[in-house]
Amino acid sequence: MALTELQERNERLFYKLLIDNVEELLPIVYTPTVGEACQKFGSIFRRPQGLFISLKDKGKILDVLKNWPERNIQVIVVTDGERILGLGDLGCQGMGIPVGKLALYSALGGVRPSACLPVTIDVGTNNEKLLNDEFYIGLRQKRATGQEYSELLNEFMSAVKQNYGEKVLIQFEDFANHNAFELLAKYSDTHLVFNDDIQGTASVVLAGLVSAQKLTNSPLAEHTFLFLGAGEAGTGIAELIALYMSKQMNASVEESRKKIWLVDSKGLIVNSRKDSLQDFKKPWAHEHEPVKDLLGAIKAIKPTVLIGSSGVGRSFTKEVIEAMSSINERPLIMALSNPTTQSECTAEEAYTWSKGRAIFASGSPFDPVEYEGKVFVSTQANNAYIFPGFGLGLVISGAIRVHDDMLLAAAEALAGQVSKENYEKGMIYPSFSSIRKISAQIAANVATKAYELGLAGRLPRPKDIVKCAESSMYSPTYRLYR
Ligand SMILES: NC(=O)C1=CN([C@@H]2O[C@H](COP(=O)(O)OP(=O)(O)OC[C@H]3O[C@@H](n4cnc5c(N)ncnc54)[C@H](OP(=O)(O)O)[C@@H]3O)[C@@H](O)[C@H]2O)C=CC1
Ligand SMILES: CC(=O)C(=O)O
Ligand SMILES: [Mg+2]
Repeated sequence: MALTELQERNERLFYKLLIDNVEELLPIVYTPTVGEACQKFGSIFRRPQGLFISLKDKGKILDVLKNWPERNIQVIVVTDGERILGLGDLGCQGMGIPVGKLALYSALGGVRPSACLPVTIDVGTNNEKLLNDEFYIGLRQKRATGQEYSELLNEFMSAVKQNYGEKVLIQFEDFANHNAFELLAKYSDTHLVFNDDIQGTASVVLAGLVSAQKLTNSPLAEHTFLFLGAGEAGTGIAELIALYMSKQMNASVEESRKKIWLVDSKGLIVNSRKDSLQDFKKPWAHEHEPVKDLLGAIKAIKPTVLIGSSGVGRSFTKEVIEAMSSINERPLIMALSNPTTQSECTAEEAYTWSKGRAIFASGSPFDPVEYEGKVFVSTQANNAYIFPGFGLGLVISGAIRVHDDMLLAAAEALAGQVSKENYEKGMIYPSFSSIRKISAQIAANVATKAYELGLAGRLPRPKDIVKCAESSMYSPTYRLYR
């Protein structure tokens, strides 16, 4: 609340504070505190931030957009609030997420604050507690679905393009998976769209896996991956790993997928379940007898990498971590779910139960852990490493579409920033304290890919793209007038 007040009172000072103290303040502006802020949004609400577009604005969304005071928008982060972190449907109160993500776009990625537009689409909520809460700020009705929902979203997407042009980046954030995959597929050929939960998360996890090769001493292609959670994050990551491995090995994506297994709420995803699976799970239905739980799946599949993307807190039990440690000398464990309460395990649990052998990263931050006299520093496997630099890369190249190769390029840039000192502490990501330098590298790789693919609209191509990225970054300093 204090930071929000500061952001409104003196935006430049807010960004100066955030940039200079990023490791301390990230857990407040972002996960886990932003989750709590969304849960309590109605009762801590002071002044509106961002743009709310509700079902009642149908037919006049373009006019609503025109009410926003800034004309030159480069990045929009939009949610409908249905899957806020691992906290479920928070309706309109999900606005904290676009606001928080865009604060990181400016602080971590250097996109000008005035060029950022947070949007929440209010189609109602199915959260009974909120519907009965006198302080709830959104529409008091059940979520609109089907045609009513898609028509509103379609009007929004058309209005954005009409008002801001083709080069505005629309980042979908925290939509429920039954809409997220469809929206991404529907608009990826006509708009500059990016789904952070599917694509940004995939890129950051791939970067961690590439970087971890230095600690496991085995190439990615030799690993076997098991996911707990087969939704946006899980299948998005799985698909990018398969794409990366297929390029490395000169093999087909189908072949690479065979090394990747996923468990959902009904157990291991196997062929005999195929007919009842949602489309995005179908590529992962491999031939295997049914297995009903995670522990059983670990014993059957013998993974080297375990990734939590379930939103279910403490689901990596002692037995799970011990099973991973009995199979692997250095089990690679990522507990991606946010906020901290939903993390599949804590850093302390991962290091203690694996007897200090786990390579661990988590979506929300954990303090360093001391185990048997040694200090283990875990890092955050969070899309916050990727999306600010990724977006900057699209902006500086004037890209008009997002391509999977850009996600690979971003992952490679991030993995390349991990230092010897980081590895010595057990980290598989660089420290957030150098995030602006990292973002410039990511932006340069993404922009370079955009030029290579013929998707860049800003010509001629700059000679030194890293320098171009660095010099384009917003910096909260006061100009010297003499
Ligand atoms: N670290 C990061 O950068 C990111 C982290 N996340 C986090 O990942 C989590 C999931 O997000 P997302 O993928 O979008 O969510 P989804 O709702 O799309 O997917 C959740 C998946 O978890 C499965 N699941 C739920 N409960 C259980 C259970 N008890 N046992 C096994 N599987 C279960 C669901 O199964 P079923 O399909 O059967 O319902 C589903 O496959 C969230 O907590 C989110 O915060 C997300 C994006 C980025
Ligand atoms: C980090 C993020 O995007 C999520 O948890 O949804
Ligand atoms: Mg998200």
